[in-house]
Amino acid sequence: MSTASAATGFSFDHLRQRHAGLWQAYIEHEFVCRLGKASLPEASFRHYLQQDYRFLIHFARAWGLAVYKSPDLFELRRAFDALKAIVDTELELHVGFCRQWGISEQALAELEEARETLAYTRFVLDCGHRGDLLDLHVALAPCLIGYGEIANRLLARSTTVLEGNPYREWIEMYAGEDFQSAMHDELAWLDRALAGVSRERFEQLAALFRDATRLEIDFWQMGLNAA
Ligand SMILES: Cc1ncc(CO)c(N)n1
Repeated sequence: MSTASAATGFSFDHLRQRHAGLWQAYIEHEFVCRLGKASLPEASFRHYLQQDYRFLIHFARAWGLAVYKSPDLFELRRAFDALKAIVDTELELHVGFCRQWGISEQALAELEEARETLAYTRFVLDCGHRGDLLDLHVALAPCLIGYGEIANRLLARSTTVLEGNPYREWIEMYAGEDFQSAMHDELAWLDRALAGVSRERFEQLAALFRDATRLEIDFWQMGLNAA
């Protein structure tokens, strides 16, 4: 585990650079690009939205696990706030969003979980069960940081269509203040925690980051395949 003497000053950027190709494949996935250009088939988005409801429930559970794994009051509050934000804000927004797309809460509750959703969410929970709070945060990093980055990049690029884009609200939700500030808090948390880890520990964490990123790619691909 980490020792001050072996500290090498790692940060989240080192994780991203360690798996730069995969990270690129995730944040520039065809699903995302077509969403930005309003050319994503609606069936793809609908399938994604439904599975993402399931994802968010397990995501909330993962933050519940972070509550349990918190060694002090500071961490406990932080994980508790994240859990509350997902349950009260992100899931509420998501259910409302699904309603606009003609998907009722009843239909969401009865939904069969796709393999991609199963694989990703249980992987994150397993990282948390086996490891410590840092393992769990690293497994969760592609979710929080990836989506924030994806939305920012979409908004920054000239080929993105906003006018009349049925996916505009989705982009604006993740580019919005609430999500962006959660992303920045998480980046700061990771940078602080990673600064003290040894190279060996970094490599262990980078392997979790790699697998979580691969599973995010599969999640997008699942959406594309539904059309
Ligand atoms: C699959 C997935 N990853 C990340 C997020 C961001 O919360 C989400 N809603 N869904």
